[in-house]
Amino acid sequence: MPIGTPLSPSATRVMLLGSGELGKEVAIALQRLGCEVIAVDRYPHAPAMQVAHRSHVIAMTDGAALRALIEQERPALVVPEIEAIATATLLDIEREALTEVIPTARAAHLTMNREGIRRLAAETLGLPTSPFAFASSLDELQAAIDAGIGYPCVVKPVMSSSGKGQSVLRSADDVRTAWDYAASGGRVDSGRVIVEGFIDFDYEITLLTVRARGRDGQPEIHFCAPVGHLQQNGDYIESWQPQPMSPLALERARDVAGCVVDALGGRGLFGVELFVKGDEVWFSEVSPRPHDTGLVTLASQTLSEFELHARAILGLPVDTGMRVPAAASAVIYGGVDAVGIVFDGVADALAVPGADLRLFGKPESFVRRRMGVAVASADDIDTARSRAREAAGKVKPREAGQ
Ligand SMILES: Nc1ncnc2c1ncn2[C@@H]1O[C@H](COP(=O)(O)OP(=O)(O)OP(=O)(O)O)[C@@H](O)[C@H]1O
Ligand SMILES: NCC(=O)N[C@@H]1O[C@H](COP(=O)([O-])[O-])[C@@H](O)[C@H]1O
Ligand SMILES: [Mg+2]
Repeated sequence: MPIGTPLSPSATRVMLLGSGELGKEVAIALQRLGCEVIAVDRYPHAPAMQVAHRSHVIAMTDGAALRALIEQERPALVVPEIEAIATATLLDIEREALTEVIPTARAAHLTMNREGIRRLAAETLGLPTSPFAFASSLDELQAAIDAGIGYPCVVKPVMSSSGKGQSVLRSADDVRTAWDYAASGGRVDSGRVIVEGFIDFDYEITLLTVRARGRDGQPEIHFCAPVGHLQQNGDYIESWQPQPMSPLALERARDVAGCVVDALGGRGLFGVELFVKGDEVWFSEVSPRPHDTGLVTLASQTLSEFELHARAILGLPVDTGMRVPAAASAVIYGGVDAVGIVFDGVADALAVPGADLRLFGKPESFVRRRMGVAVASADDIDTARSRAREAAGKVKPREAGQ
């Protein structure tokens, strides 16, 4: 599509639904390509709002409020940045051709609920996944485990992300606690959980997969080098690229990712999460948008995952190549519950060879809220990881005035 002039009648207006750290980088990438960016989230001064042309604070799970805002702004593209959106409204809006939803309203709808995407992957597409069942009560959960899922297993609210409400169960003693925790941790308390058999993987990856417009106008799939990552309590703490894989495991990973992404359709970058043991590959889940573990691409690739998303959604050519042999990212948590915090040690962090930082600018810190990330490049993965960890460790968040 041609690109207009921001803040003029010809503007190419893009609305981000969700304005966190991932959206902030997408907003910057879109602005560089001359788009007009409208950032939306549930609270003011969210990261992407700080770099957008303008912003709106609404409950994005409120369908009527979402529709009213889209009708008011009339963006060419609506770009979901989180899962917790009134996706039924997006389906209507796309059907009415009011705007285009990235990658598609159906993709946003299917992935906002673990049940939608898991049934598509395992039942419709026949992809390998962990054994799974859904439960709407404590009794149903216990029955599903007894009927074959067994222990250890993992319980997650059907609507949650970043590990919220998720726990690993080792025995029958853990079932009630897991149920209660899931009920308290879901984004929307739907009272429904997925229980998955625990996969004893060697490593896990995010395969960043781009569905872009090819030269002939037909969709084309491009893969980034696999991103390896480490999770703690269901939330990512470190990632690196490239993750070494056997040729067969890589081929299978690409087959699974290509299959899921083609089934979801549309244009954009997807984060396909996979577990790997030897040559065996299991599909876990997919984000139809940039992935947190892909923050590493800010240091590793010619075009970051955010630039790739911006290019793909605008129908522009992509290049998924790396520009350094290896890179890594390490998360910086808030460490304190406070508003308007201060970061010490930034100069020390940036003095680490090959290191860079992103401080997201979130107005409020929580002990386990991701407030920034360190990235680092090197000639090999181990050095990149230790540099990223070292740089992240030098940044010391604290309450202002302390
Ligand atoms: N069935 C499983 N077997 C083994 N480990 C698992 C299983 N399910 C989840 N995990 C572990 O927990 C992590 C988080 O799980 P999952 O990706 O489903 O949660 P999430 O809340 O959607 O996280 P995010 O939104 O950050 O991707 C996985 O990356 C993996 O390390
Ligand atoms: N795993 C999904 C993920 O990383 N999403 C990213 O976190 C933000 C929410 O952060 P918050 O919870 O600190 O507001 C989202 O807006 C998105 O950028
Ligand atoms: Mg995940």
